[in-house]
Amino acid sequence: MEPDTARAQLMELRASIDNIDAALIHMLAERFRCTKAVGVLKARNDLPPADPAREKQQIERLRRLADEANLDPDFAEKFLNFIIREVIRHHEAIAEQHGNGDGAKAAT
Ligand SMILES: C=C(O[C@@H]1C=C(C(=O)O)C=C[C@H]1O)C(=O)O
Repeated sequence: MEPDTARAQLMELRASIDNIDAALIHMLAERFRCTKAVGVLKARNDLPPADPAREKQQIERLRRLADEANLDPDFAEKFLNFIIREVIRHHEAIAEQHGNGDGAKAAT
């Protein structure tokens, strides 16, 4: 392949990667907007920050979707767990702000 052709292909692929990364950031921001609202709802109703049963369902579903999309299910699970850990940290902080941090944590 000519160096100029390779360079042009690389630039085109990188332009798509940049678009995908931007979409990921916007999707994550929207997800965290929703999960923060869930955190407030939980704090107001004395519900625990984490819900392991719900997480189990999500992991099973995302592993299945990843498999169908030719994405490594182990990677999908690690990625989701990474995000969920951050969400739970937010929920604990929101619970603390509502003055029910310890109670909510004890219930998990
Ligand atoms: C958002 C929630 O809170 C936590 C975070 C989750 C998530 O980020 O998907 C899922 C379950 C909970 O551990 C929820 O309960 O729905």
